[in-house]
Amino acid sequence: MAAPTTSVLADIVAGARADLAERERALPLAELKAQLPSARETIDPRPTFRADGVAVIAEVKRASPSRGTLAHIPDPAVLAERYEAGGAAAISVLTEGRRFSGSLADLVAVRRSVDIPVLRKDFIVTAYQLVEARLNGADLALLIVAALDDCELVGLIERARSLDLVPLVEAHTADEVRRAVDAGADVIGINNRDLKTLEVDPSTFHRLAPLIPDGIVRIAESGVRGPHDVIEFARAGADVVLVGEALVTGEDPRAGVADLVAAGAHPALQHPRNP
Ligand SMILES: O=C(O)c1ccccc1NCC(=O)[C@H](O)[C@H](O)COP(=O)(O)O
Repeated sequence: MAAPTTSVLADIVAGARADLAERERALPLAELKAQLPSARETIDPRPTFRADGVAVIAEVKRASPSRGTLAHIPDPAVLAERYEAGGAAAISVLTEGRRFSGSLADLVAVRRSVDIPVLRKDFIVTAYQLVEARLNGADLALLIVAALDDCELVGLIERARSLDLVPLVEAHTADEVRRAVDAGADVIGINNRDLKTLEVDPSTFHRLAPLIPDGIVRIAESGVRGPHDVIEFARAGADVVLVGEALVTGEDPRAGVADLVAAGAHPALQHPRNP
């Protein structure tokens, strides 16, 4: 049984499950799996995430429950190319349709346009969605601890890896960080946004990052508005920042990413793990 969820997250997960049921009716899991390629074709983002400096994951985000419509993105491939030109380490693509106006078609378009890893950012609660992620070009898949019980979390981490996907396991509380670590995650995102209330509090990352053992990639998600935030998250131990709204609403996505990458690469920023 799934862990109890409330409010916004519960609504989004319920919507995702309804859409999923429709897709599964049209194409059952066994038939979807039959389309999987035999050879490994994904790109492992972890070496880049662990390299010096703070890596930037730039997000294709059209809309959100907290902000409504954010940006008109006629061609996500063009946006992703600009992010890559600015130095992004990976692209996050929101594929949820009801609240974020995303789609698997966006994922496919982005995959075709860039050579860097691509994250399927969605509300993944079944293996079916992981197979879809793999088939549509993702290298990473988001797993939100608050939407899963321990058994589901461990099972989906294992299933993701068996599909050559890197699971990005997202937490928002100390208990969720502990559950992510116990489940064997090696890439953990701390979302500064509470998915039950939608409030963003950057101190969340500062508070929870020390609970993530060394060797696990630490990603600060949500609430990065500019270079200053990258520096603050780097000082708190971030290897990576994941940025959506500030980039899609900014004037120039390439320059926006480049400014964040430059802030994260500043020589004065010594990583607390490698002083
Ligand atoms: O963005 C939302 O309003 C939201 C609401 C409910 C669940 C998830 C939500 N966003 C997904 C994300 O985590 C962000 O898109 C991502 O971290 C980037 O955040 P930001 O840079 O603040 O746009």
